[in-house]
Amino acid sequence: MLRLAALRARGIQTASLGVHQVSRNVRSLFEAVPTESFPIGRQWRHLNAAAASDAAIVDVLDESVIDSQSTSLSSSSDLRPDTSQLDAAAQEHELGPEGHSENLSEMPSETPSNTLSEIANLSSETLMGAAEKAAAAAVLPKTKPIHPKQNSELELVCESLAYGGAAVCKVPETGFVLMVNGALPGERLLARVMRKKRSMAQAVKLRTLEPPPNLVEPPCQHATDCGGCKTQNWAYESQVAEKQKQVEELIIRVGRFPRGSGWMKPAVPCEQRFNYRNKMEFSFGNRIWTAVAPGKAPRTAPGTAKPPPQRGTDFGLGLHAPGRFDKILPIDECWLQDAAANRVLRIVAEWARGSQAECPVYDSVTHDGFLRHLTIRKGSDTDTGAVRLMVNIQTAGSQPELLQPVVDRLVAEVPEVASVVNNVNDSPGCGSVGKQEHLLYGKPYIKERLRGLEFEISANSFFQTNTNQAEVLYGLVEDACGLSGEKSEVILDLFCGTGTIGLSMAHRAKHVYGYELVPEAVADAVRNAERNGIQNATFIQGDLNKLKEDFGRQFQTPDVVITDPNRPGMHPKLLRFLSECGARRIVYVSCNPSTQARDLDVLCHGEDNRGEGVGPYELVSVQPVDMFPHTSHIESVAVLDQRLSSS
Ligand SMILES: C[S@@+](CC[C@H](N)C(=O)[O-])C[C@H]1O[C@@H](n2cnc3c(N)ncnc32)[C@H](O)[C@@H]1O
Repeated sequence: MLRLAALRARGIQTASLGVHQVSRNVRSLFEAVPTESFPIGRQWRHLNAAAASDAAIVDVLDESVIDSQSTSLSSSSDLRPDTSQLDAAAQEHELGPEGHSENLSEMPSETPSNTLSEIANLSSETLMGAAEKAAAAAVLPKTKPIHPKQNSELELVCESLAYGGAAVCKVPETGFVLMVNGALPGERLLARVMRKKRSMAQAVKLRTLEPPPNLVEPPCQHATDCGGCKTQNWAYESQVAEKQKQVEELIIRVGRFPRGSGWMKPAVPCEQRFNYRNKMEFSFGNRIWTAVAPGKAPRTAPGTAKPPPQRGTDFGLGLHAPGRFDKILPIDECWLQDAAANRVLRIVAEWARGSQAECPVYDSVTHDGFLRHLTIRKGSDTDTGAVRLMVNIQTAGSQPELLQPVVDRLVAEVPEVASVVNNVNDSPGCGSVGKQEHLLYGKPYIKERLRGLEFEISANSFFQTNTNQAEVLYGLVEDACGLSGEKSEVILDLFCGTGTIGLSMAHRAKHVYGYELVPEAVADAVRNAERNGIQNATFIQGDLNKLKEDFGRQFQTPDVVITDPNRPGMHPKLLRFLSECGARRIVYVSCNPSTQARDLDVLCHGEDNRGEGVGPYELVSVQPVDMFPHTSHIESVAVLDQRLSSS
């Protein structure tokens, strides 16, 4: 107590450990709101209103929000909380371990003692109607939340990690939420408030005052600077336990399923903790990011959390600095990829550094230059299991002859290199998919074995990035389907990519129908079926966000549906189709448990009676699967059975 008083006398507020249910809800909202091409139609609004109101649980800390909450949920932008406050975190996630192409993200929140839990226990619907507003008001603080002063320094304790990896800390007197990057649960830290928002703020960690339990020595020298591995310095068991909590809380808070009713299964850890990724994307850059010195806040422009952009003429090949599209953290060894891939990385960096006169790096601000990205994919010799690599150098212009010296070096020095391609991408965006491809060495694909089948992987085709854990995931999905084994059931594999999940089950099914947006992936799926002698699989190209009238007539009535959407989850029309399709089981694989939770709510509680109603399906189980140790990514497999009464 004396210590506390002393700190307060010095103007330092403290935050304590405590309830953290609310914390996940803000993040949930972010995840629940579509960021891609969903129309802003009535149904979509409706579906998101409930998810959005989870953020209202946090927003209620600000009275001014309450009145508008029930009426303002009228467009997707209304449903979006202040995304600006999360820009950095969101961008950081978007950049992920692959630089540009993978996503990650976060959010969160305690209040004073029981007030927070009361607020947290207000369901979303409670905040939607007039009577409910009164109920909410009864437990809400009458005063405006006490925002900590911008630039004030606070002593905080990290309560938990929000889904996405940001540390959730709260001011004890008010429950005001502070999101801090780079802290772990149980850590006591000094932080500076950077950017205030309606009901939360971003803070930057200045220093650790007391380390969290279960710290470990990270093998990677970049572990705490690189946005990819946020928790490499934390015991793996703690990482998995935290991910398990995140999924469970999202299913309870956003999906409105009762706690402790047996549906939550223990998270499946990943056996291989390092070198597990079969694909890494690095970027060339001329603005090098140097980590902030310990104990110093980053150099910031007044009123923002972002350092002002710096121009420079440095050279770097590595990963994007957290939250930065323009700055590169040079990497010469990434512990997530294979040792042979690290040799490729070093050779390409060495060559490029010495070739800046002919092959300057692409400048993401001025859009001048040539070298953009380096993607290294790992497959295997499907007879011997030996590592085979595909090297893809993305450039802004089409001059493949300029790359010949590095191709020659790679082939001579790295025997695992089986293919080198050059993708040309002259668009100003950060995307790494080329419009044109030059084959510089070997074949335009590598191969990989998965679930006993052989797959061809080309430079831009989707393939699960952790092959060994994909074996585990697909095994779980196959078990979850509960096939009779008599080849009597029709499987509908939605968002099928190159068909890997459905094809791996075709030998036990009557017929597999795969549905996918990307034409190249559909072509790969057809080729993969032929290559493996599978004749009972049909792949259909189409947009599952824009269902056509004849959608249900494009395949036989499914007995089992496997759905594996990307992060925004499923469109309301697709959810409606699934609700009415009559499949006895739905296996929902997701890389975003918050949108999964939102969709489960619709399928299990009905479109109109979220949380309370009885929908066409019932939740059997939810099981997190860790595909990406040390990162904030988590995969989750949910199993739904058709309710007997509605069959
Ligand atoms: C998470 S991946 C799953 C791929 C596959 N199930 C697997 O395990 O390899 C999601 C897939 O959904 C596809 N997709 C994204 N949006 C889509 C849409 N609107 N309609 C159909 N497919 C879509 C993507 O191209 C991607 O292949």
